[in-house]
Amino acid sequence: MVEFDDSFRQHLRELFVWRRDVRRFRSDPLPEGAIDRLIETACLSPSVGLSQPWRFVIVNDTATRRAVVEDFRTCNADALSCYSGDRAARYATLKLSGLEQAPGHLAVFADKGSDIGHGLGRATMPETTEYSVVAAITAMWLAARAEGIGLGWVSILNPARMHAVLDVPDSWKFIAYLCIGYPEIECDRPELEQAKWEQRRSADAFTLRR
Ligand SMILES: Cc1cc2c(cc1C)N(C[C@H](O)[C@H](O)[C@H](O)COP(=O)(O)O)c1[nH]c(=O)[nH]c(=O)c1N2
Repeated sequence: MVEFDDSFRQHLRELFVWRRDVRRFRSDPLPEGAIDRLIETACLSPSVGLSQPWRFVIVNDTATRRAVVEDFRTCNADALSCYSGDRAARYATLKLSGLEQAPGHLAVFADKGSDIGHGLGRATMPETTEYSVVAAITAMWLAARAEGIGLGWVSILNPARMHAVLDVPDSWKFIAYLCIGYPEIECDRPELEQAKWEQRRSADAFTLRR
């Protein structure tokens, strides 16, 4: 049996505190096999009915990456136009992806058409397929930080465009585009908090007791 002691728990807590969404990457390449290793860890995650619906696309092709950057620019400009006044001015200053610097690009999809798991747990909540993929991304996020590697989730993208650009099966639903690389800085506070976009609230703010 494996036991985890207090010292491990303390370190684990530090891992949660120091995990960040990273948008500013150093140019150093990732070690050989780093992304494959992160994917292997992600595959240990829980999934509804053991359906393992996560699908990963490692994006190395320059033209494909360029198409993703272009789509981000379009979607980010659209997003900016939805704000006005001070909020728009503040949005315009935010750095919301490290697509152009990150040495690693990884797209993540949920396979809605797979029979793996035989539908267990999904009859009343088909969205548990997507939830399972998000659980895997979270595991990868933490595993990356444990290796000193930063991960940034980019959702300011058009899912249909991602589908076309990455040429994946119709049954795959776009979940995330991840930038992976060594962070320029380490911080224990979210960048959006530092930029005064939003602040973290205590757990009490989100907890009901019945
Ligand atoms: C589903 C989803 C989607 C996105 C994000 C996260 C998640 C969970 N985040 C990162 C997000 O802004 C960040 O997690 C919070 O600001 C909290 O910061 P830390 O992750 O604690 O550093 C994010 N960040 C960003 O700069 N561009 C983006 O498109 C997105 N999209």
